[in-house]
Amino acid sequence: MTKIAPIALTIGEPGGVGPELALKAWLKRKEQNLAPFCVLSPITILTRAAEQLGQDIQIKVVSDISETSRIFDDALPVLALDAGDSPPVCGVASAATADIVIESITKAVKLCEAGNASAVVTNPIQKSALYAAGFRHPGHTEFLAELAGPGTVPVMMLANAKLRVVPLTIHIALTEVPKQLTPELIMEQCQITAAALQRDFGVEHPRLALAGLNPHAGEDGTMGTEEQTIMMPAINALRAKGLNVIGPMPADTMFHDEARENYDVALCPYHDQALIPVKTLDFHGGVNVTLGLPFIRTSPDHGTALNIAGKGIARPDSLIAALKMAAEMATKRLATGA
Ligand SMILES: NC(=O)C1=CN([C@@H]2O[C@H](COP(=O)(O)OP(=O)(O)OC[C@H]3O[C@@H](n4cnc5c(N)ncnc54)[C@H](O)[C@@H]3O)[C@@H](O)[C@H]2O)C=CC1
Ligand SMILES: NCC(=O)COP(=O)(O)O
Repeated sequence: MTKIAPIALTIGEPGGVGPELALKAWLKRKEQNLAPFCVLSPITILTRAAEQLGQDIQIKVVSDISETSRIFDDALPVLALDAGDSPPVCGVASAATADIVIESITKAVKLCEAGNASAVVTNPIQKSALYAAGFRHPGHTEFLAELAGPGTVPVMMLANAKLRVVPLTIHIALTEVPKQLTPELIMEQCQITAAALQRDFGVEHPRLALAGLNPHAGEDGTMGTEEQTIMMPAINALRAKGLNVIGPMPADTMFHDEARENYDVALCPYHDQALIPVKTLDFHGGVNVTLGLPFIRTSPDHGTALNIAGKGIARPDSLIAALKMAAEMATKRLATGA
């Protein structure tokens, strides 16, 4: 069987749990049967994290990501960055390391675009630290879409074994949500999601469930009218295109065990409506995957966890799930030519 190219793993916020998770995932490479990955980072960040973990971990700088597969069994491959070393303080996010964080992401994307990496897997970034350094994207999702080029519409999907969710709006204030929720936005996000479920997740006939914005999905317009004026027109237009969409559904009753059997993905008007159920059902098994990009990108569902960084107690499960999902997507695309 043809093997996929190595996965490019970004370092994320150096003061957060990313470096520790990269090491812990590599330590579990055999037990978890992980596809080879290479970390894009100054090596010192990883050697210091290994010292903190008290583990004798072989870390090897590679000059080209193609060396990854050859050494992965014996050492954690690291591709150095142009950004110089700027020692992070564990548990403290700093604008001083923003150049490392950003170069790690941009380099990973370039490797994918050149066909030298099969996927980008990102460690969590501390958004506020990057904003302080002048980064003007709300998060990875929007930044990756810009790197991918004009016309790219990214869709954030979080998935674990129990639930898939898409927040239709992402990192915006709640007051902005009704203003940004339009039939066009809903239709675009639903269509990209349905196509991705077919292409990458083996869901031949995706069933989409749209959560209402208001309590009780508006209770026939008595508790808000967006369901009638914005959501129903989008649903009708999507159905006319042949998509299987149900809703708008009262959001409080669509996530219990029996309700989740009725759909393959829930699309929700705002961030917390989507992310609370998925993180509550399985925090450590969750993966954040960006749909609609010309390359594969996954990430753990959690953040930088500054409160536990450097303590050796961060769980690598979600990063491992992200690495596995990326490898599965890449393998499927390679096999099917999709
Ligand atoms: N993909 C990304 O880059 C993401 C970045 N973030 C960023 O992370 C920062 C912190 O966000 P928070 O809301 O505090 O969420 P968080 O996920 O970093 O932490 C929430 C709680 O979960 C715990 N936790 C997180 N990951 C863990 C792990 N691997 N093992 C054990 N416990 C873990 C933390 O210790 C904390 O108690 C923010 O700047 C946020 O924007 C948040 C989500 C995703
Ligand atoms: N709450 C999800 C999150 O913050 C992930 O954002 P992104 O950095 O993957 O865009």
